[in-house]
Amino acid sequence: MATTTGVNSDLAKERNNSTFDVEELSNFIYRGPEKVKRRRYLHNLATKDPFFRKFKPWAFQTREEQYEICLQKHLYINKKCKELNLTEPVDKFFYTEAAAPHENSPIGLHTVMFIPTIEKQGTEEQKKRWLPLAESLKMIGTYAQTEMGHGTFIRGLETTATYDPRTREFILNSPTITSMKYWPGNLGKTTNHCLVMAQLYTQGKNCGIHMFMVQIRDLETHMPLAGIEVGDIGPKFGYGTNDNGFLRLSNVRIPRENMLMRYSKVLEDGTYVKPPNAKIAYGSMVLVRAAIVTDAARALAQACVISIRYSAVRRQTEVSPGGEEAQIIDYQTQQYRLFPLLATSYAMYFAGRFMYDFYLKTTAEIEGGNLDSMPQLHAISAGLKAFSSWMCSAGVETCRLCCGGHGYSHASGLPKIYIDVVPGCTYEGENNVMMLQVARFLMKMYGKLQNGEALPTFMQYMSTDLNKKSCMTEEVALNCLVMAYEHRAARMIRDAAASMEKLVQSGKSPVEAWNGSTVMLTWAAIAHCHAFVTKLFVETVVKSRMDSKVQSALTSLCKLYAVHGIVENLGGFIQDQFFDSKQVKILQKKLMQLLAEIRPNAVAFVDAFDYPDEVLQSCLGRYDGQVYQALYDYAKSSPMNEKEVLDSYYKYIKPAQNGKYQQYSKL
Ligand SMILES: CCCCCCCCCCCCCCCCCCCCCC(=O)SCCNC(=O)CCNC(=O)[C@H](O)C(C)(C)COP(=O)(O)OP(=O)(O)OC[C@H]1O[C@@H](n2cnc3c(N)ncnc32)[C@H](O)[C@@H]1OP(=O)(O)O
Ligand SMILES: Cc1cc2nc3c(=O)[nH]c(=O)nc-3n(C[C@H](O)[C@H](O)[C@H](O)COP(=O)(O)OP(=O)(O)OC[C@H]3O[C@@H](n4cnc5c(N)ncnc54)[C@H](O)[C@@H]3O)c2cc1C
Repeated sequence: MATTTGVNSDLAKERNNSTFDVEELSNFIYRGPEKVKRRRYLHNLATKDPFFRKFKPWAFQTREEQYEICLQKHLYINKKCKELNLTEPVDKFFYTEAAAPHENSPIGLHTVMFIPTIEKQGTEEQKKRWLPLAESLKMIGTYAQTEMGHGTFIRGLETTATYDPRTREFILNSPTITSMKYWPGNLGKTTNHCLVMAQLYTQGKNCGIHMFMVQIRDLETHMPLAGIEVGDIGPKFGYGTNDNGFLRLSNVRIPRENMLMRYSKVLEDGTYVKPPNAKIAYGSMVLVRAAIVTDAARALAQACVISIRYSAVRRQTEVSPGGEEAQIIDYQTQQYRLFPLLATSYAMYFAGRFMYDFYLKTTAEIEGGNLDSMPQLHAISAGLKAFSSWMCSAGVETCRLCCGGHGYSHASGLPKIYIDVVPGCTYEGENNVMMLQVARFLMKMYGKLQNGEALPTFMQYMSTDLNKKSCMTEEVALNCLVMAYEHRAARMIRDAAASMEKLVQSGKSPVEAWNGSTVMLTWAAIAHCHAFVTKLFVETVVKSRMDSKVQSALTSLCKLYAVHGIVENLGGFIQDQFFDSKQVKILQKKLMQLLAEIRPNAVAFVDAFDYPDEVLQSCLGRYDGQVYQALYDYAKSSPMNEKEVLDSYYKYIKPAQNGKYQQYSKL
């Protein structure tokens, strides 16, 4: 019988039975005790601030309220960050995730893309002119790239910016319906400026897509300016807090100085000066792709906290007649669905950590004028963005299903997490398209390999001998697991290249050969990302310094990640008899052993993520496990229960019971 106060006894037992100190693992995840302390401090600042608690819960808000409440919260966050002098992106991120969890900011694009684009693509003069205005919110902007007709193929954008040397202005136009900007976040009602991606025309020539600063609303009245038609695109699958917008431009004139000119330039007479690399203008997308990896990991981690704690508390079905009902976490099928996701959330966290460091290092090089690593940064960020958002979105949905009926309620907190994470598969580059960008890079690397040229370190596995068989023994060593992933990826890369070559030999053009091989290319790219993430996880647990008990537990989790990935994708690993049937049996058996090994530590693993209840906002994922009382309280708080008898009873049910349906015929 569950108690209704204190910590639920099952959950308390779980915490007593774990083999390691949770605090030690938190220290490892967040890079040291000082950082854990800082993160807790920032979470506390937000969760203890009465301002954030004065609003009704998100799930009970209308769309208009979601927008308005979220706007208030984020303007307050902005003010507090300044007051508290929180300048580091990571600090702001922790404060914000606790202040408005999974409620996407109506000024988010201003922070995540508008300001960084000015910083990275603007000249010194432009930065001086715009950044103080943007920092003080006099200028609120967004990143307006996607159009109704084109999101993926950005070279096909139709918005035009034509230079007029007589007035030294650009004239911006949306010449067709499909050319209107459509989807940019915060564009509909919030922003007064935007960075518009448009085809540049000067001296009669098209010079490709470039960024232009366009004021769209009056700074005093907030009314749209002449030549501007702008609005909200309406309700979506989620993102109700965001006014994703549309924008039509008709002969809007802006000064020459409003083109972002750090790299490309248009001189006063209209002469065009090329950038050192045409793709340098894609930099803001790379930044957000890099950030999405941690964002996706965080979503899955929170979903695991909720579903694993709940699985420890929830009891269902007597295992033997008349016996005690089992904790659902003890069902092997439940473990098989949840524990690999727990392992995935750790894998993605470490991938996100790597991505953050790699992004900072590479962009510093780019800023210093060395563009050599741009292709690698593009391939790694596109691949990890796609791989993490796919895995984590699907994982959150599985976590929800693992909570049974209660998972379907907003009380679980899981739907909110899902609708926040899943657009990450689409925005900032649709995932299949991103994987094909990775494949393009892999094919280039394959060409280099064929020519005997040197490969970047993370691609060196491609030179592996594909005739070699797996070294896997009963021990299931980590290095044999990594080798398996690298073998599969190397073979799939070779197979995709061979498919293209065959098509070319049969008379197809290189483009047709590419199009005829994109499924195989995507397989190769996914296998590459899977190998990359697995190796990173293995290296993290093997090479990092940490408490020995934590290391031992984390090694099991890492092994589970790798073994599960193989068992679930067996075809790709046995197609060339890399594993024989005996080895497959070893892996399947190991998988079951690992589930049992991780079982006593499952709750400790999720506790280590250290998310306060206020961040999880879940009746099922509460630290104290008092889920039933919380569900009851949640139900009682539903606005539907404010009146015992709703007006609709008198208006519709009662007349229907009396056989009076006239009101329907009046419609
Ligand atoms: C650091 C971490 C910090 C963490 C700390 C905490 C921070 C807190 C943060 C908080 C969390 C935030 C998360 C949630 C918020 C999100 C809000 C929602 C935002 C949503 C906003 C949007 O949604 S905004 C629109 C995005 N819209 C796209 O994303 C279009 C996709 N479409 C393309 O991106 C191009 O269309 C596509 C396909 C490349 C083809 O481009 P294309 O046609 O021009 O090029 P081709 O394919 O012909 O390729 C020709 C050669 O260019 C090379 N190349 C291409 N791109 C390159 C590149 N970027 N860099 C280098 N090289 C590149 C390629 O590799 C080829 O190289 P090569 O020739 O050598 O093979
Ligand atoms: C919540 C949200 C917020 C957004 N915020 C912004 C924003 O702030 N600013 C902004 O500019 N944009 C924004 N976007 C737009 C977003 O960036 C685009 O929707 C995204 O880049 C995908 O482009 P698309 O919609 O044109 O998809 P499409 O390209 O039309 O995709 C449809 C299908 O076609 C396939 N496909 C397309 N091209 C290829 C190809 N070459 N090869 C193989 N398959 C292909 C895709 O894989 C997909 O399955 C946002 C979108 C969402 C959902």
